[in-house]
Amino acid sequence: MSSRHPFDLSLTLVTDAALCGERGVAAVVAEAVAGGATIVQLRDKLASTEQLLEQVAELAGVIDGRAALVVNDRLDVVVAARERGIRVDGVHLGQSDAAVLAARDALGPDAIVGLTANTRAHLDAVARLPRGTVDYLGVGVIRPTSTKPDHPPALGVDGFAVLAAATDVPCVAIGGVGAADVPELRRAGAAGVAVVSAICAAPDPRAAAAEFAARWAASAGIEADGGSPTASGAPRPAGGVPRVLSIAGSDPSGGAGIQADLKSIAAVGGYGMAAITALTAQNTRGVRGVHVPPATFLADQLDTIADDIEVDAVKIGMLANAEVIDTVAAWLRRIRPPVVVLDPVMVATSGDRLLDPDAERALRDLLPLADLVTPNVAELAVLADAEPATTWAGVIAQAETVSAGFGVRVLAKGGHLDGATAPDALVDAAAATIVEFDGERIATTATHGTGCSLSSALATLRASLGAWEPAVAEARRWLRESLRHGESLAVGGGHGPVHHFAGLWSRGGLATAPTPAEVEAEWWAEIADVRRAIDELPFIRALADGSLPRTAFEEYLAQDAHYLRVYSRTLAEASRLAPDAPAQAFWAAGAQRCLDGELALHRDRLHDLRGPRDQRARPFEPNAANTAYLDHLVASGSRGGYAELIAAVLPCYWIYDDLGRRLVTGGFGPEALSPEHPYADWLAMYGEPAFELATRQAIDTVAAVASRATPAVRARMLRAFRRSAEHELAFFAAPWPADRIEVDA
Ligand SMILES: Cc1ncc(COP(=O)(O)OP(=O)(O)O)c(N)n1
Ligand SMILES: Cc1ncsc1CCOP(=O)(O)O
Ligand SMILES: [Mg+2]
Repeated sequence: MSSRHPFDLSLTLVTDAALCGERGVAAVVAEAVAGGATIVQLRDKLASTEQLLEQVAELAGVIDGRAALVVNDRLDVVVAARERGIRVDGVHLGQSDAAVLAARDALGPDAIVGLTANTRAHLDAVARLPRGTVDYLGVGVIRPTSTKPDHPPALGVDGFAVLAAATDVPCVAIGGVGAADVPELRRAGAAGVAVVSAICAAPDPRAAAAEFAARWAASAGIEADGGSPTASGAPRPAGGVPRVLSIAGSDPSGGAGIQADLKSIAAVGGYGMAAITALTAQNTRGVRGVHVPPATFLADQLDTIADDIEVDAVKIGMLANAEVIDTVAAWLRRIRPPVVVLDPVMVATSGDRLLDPDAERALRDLLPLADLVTPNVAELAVLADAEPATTWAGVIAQAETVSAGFGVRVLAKGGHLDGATAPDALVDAAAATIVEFDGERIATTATHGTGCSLSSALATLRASLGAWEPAVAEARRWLRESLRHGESLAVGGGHGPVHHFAGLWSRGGLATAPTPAEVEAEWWAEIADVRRAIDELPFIRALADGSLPRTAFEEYLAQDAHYLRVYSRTLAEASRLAPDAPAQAFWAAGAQRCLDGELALHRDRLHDLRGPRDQRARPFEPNAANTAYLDHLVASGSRGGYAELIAAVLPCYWIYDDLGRRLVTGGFGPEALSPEHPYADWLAMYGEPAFELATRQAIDTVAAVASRATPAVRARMLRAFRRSAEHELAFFAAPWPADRIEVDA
């Protein structure tokens, strides 16, 4: 605030005769000043000059120096009032009202001269004025308000903060401001707030003003920081845990709707409440039915909450029809919660429109009442009146159109586009800003309720962090962690829910199941020493450079043929034990492949190498390593069932695939690629794409089971897997006696 003036800008009451009603403007002003209003701005667009002069005289008497008195628009009235000896402190002028230079000239250096500013160009113009011309800027609207139907696009608190930071003239926030906004506006750099309806229309104007004043005083000292840290390190709002209301539909399967919202709000540190707009009958595979209770009952739920509880943030989800939407809109206009996030649920994943044309129209009217909308690609296209965007640039362009058209901030979401990344962007046409957030796409089927969860987490985090950018960054971090662990919950056979508490549980010491990707990485690392030892075996080195003696290779193939015959049976057993048809089919196909492809090739090669007579002459004996390995496979199935059996069969896929590919592609040196290599065609079999694909499926199948298993079962699976890897090492070592290794039974 300018040090020239002793004026306190913290709470301006802007008068409105209609809202003051029968009580009269003077009575409301008297109460408001008693409650703590520091400036009274007489604003009456309908009064004549004479009527305004009478009102100025009356208000000056009522205020009696306990607050400053200014007049809206009418410099001439202020000059005339002063000529009559009435104490009036200054004028508030808009961009199209009298010039501020003229006002300063007419009223002198000690008067208050306020000016409306809501764009960068306005600030630039103020900066060109002589210093001290303007005492404060009225910056708004913070959110849409019916009190001033011709208001400019809403800035939101963030837009206000951007402007306030760009000028050294004190900024007063105006437009749709309620008492609950005070801390965050003060944190955003406000020198004060200016309100009409929140005081003029209040049943008790003194109490209303007192609440503003108390909140202003309570938030002293928070201007520069981001809120006090909580024990866990995350900032929390000045008022403590944010109370967040979800207005949405019910999903009895718990992954979406209010159930997801309540979990999300709790997971990111809020107190969740829910007013139910509709009941659905759904699971992870789809929606079977919707029941919409009367909108009057929704109104009852909303009013009952607001009558008792201060709502710090609202998340709006499924709104079934136009009546429900109008009910929510009317409630928002009356209560004016400080944070409103609207997830415009309009288009199903299938592409079907969920709202009838009337409801879509009503939803468009709701948009300007929100601080942030979070449409998916299809919903964004409906709001932008365009075809769904297919590129990220297209999504951003549509988000700009929607943001400008509806005067609302948009979170553009790239999750439904194709591509390796899943970007989001905060698009604010009023502030002319686009903030992008990027990150790898998370491969998971657990995507049910992602939009609900993100929007409710955003509402909560916006209330506690005080600004959108950090709220989006933190909500994304949390959601990505929840997505990564969703499959471990094993809920439903369709698209399962995200694991809302994954981060919380692991930080709190509760066992959180690893994701399949984590299982894969952990298990591969677990056998790193065995893999290294296999690479260093003289047998493998000689196989790679083609110097392996024929007798050793022959012995190896004979052992391998026997191994594969029994291995095929263990895969058939895995197929028998498999819990679902895809897994059953996969293991059965593996068993078949062993017999048809690999066994046949080995028989042919053995035939080539030895000749049929030779083969008959030398009866086959499985070596000790082979027998031990096969015993382990059979025992794993009979002792540990499906989970342990598939863990035990995995190294045969994985190690051969890795080794085969490196042998073929020269991973062991250029000799491996030589056309003269005596075993080239045999090696090529393990480098084939079909084998690579089968290996990928085997890893995914086993990792998914391990990720969902209890910790004890997962540990047994890992033991069986490691033991098989050790048997692989012994198996490779066996053909050359010098290499032989024994594995404990
Ligand atoms: C404190 C404060 N800020 C802004 C305004 C709006 O003034 P203006 O833009 O001239 O619009 P009208 O109020 O005249 O319609 C204000 N009155 N007070
Ligand atoms: C006069 C004015 N100028 C910008 S918004 C506004 C009215 C604010 O009224 P309310 O506090 O009821 O939203
Ligand atoms: Mg004006």
